[in-house]
Amino acid sequence: MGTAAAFAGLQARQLACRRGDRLLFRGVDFAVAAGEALFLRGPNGSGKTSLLRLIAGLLAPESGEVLWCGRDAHRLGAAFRAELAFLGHLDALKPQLTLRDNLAFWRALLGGTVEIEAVLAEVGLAASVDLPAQYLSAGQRRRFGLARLLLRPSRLWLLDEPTTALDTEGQAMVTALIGRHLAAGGIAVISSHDEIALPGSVLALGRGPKNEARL
Ligand SMILES: Nc1ncnc2c1ncn2[C@@H]1O[C@H](COP(=O)(O)OP(=O)(O)OP(=O)(O)O)[C@@H](O)[C@H]1O
Repeated sequence: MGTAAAFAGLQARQLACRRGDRLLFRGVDFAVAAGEALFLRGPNGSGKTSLLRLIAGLLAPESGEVLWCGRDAHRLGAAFRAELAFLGHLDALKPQLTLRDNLAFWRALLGGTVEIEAVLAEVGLAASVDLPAQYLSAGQRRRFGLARLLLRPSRLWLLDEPTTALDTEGQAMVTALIGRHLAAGGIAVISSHDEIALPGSVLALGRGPKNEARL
């Protein structure tokens, strides 16, 4: 008999996370397949960012494991990191450089081949390509962060509050970008206080008894 095919996606098994002396959550289980989204919900401080960082391997779990296509993600190391793109709260912009030069820097670092101006246009920054990054508004900074996601194909998007500071049109743009990523077989784990009009499972943090998360 052959072995069962590995689950083609992202899984968590009995994940627990500690920050300082506080156990933020424990018993987190989920499975997100290709083409699916998982929404992380919960009040401020419930551990949504921590869970995203834990999936990305930027934080070690107290216990439990993250699996990518059936294998321990953190043992996969660079091979797993090559599959993911992380949109965090830091915008990683060099203030004196123009948006074009900032994004070109990231493209060189990530090894992408896309056209910089086309990507900036896609996130609504076409008029600002020559503007030094220090002059960007909060929403424009968020848009730049989204542009970084598009520099190279990544199967797994980890998105921390992707719609923060965005206007209505920007929020619709985020929904469309994520929708396109999912339609192409990508996976997205999204922390958000806003409603994002896409189908997906919801993981509620910080509400269950004894910090146990509910899917
Ligand atoms: N290095 C650290 N040491 C101790 N506690 C920390 C550390 N980093 C974060 N925390 C705490 O962990 C908790 C969870 O933070 P986290 O950012 O994961 O929450 P969140 O659900 O993303 O919140 P928000 O909705 O406000 O973005 C917070 O109480 C935070 O203060």
